[in-house]
Amino acid sequence: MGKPPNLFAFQSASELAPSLRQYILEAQASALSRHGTFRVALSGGSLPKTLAQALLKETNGEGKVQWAKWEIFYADERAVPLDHADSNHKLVQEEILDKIPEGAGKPHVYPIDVKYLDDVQELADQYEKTLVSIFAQRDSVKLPMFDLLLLGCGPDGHTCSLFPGSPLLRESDAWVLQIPDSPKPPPKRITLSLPVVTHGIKIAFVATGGGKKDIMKQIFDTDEGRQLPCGLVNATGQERVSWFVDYPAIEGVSFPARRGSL
Ligand SMILES: O=C1O[C@H](COP(=O)(O)O)[C@@H](O)[C@H](O)[C@H]1O
Repeated sequence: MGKPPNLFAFQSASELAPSLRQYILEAQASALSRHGTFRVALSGGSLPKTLAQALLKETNGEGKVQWAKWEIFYADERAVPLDHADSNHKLVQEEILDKIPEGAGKPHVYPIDVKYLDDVQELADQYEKTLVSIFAQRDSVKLPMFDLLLLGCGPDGHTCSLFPGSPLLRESDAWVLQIPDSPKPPPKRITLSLPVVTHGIKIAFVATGGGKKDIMKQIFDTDEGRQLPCGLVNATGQERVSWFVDYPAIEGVSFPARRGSL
């Protein structure tokens, strides 16, 4: 077992944003020096709003978001049209993509192919093919390696659309999985598999608000919580995993947090 995940805590979501920005810019610089693009997987839920605060506010002196070099994928997506209220892509589009300043460059975004909405397995397979076309030269890699995954943590400990107790958590081969019956609506979804998530170079969770404190305590302080999807990412991603949280989200958590800094 390597080092535990990093838990960075801040007074509020807006105080968290500059440190999250710095962390993302460091991941961006390292990816660009390795292969000239920055391959990022994004979650939906509450994450895009906090991410917008980190990415869209220019601060002095610590580098720029090089949007034109970003390749954005979805860590999970709901099987709905891209303009549907439940679509993670729509959320990211409205919170972030539509607000990128003119002249700052546009990322290459990979949404789901809505031709396959009626067949969720096919939707997952097609998204996996998209990943293969980007990450795997001639099928030569076992798993895609995202430069950064930016993830949420649900109040039940789910991340992406990997829910507690799901047999999908045991998947070891497929990169993208279908969920026909998600416990959280909407029921039909696709998600990156756990091995893909934990293979990422860097993995960052963002969890804010008092509504997350019970699950944070479980994930960080209990053996049962370490078996929840977020706990499993912590265990296998080890020191590559960082959490950006606000104080209300870790109220009562014993696991040591670094407060107010990266
Ligand atoms: O359903 C989902 O929920 C999780 C967690 O959302 P949050 O609102 O509690 O932050 C999210 O990360 C995932 O992308 C989404 O599909």
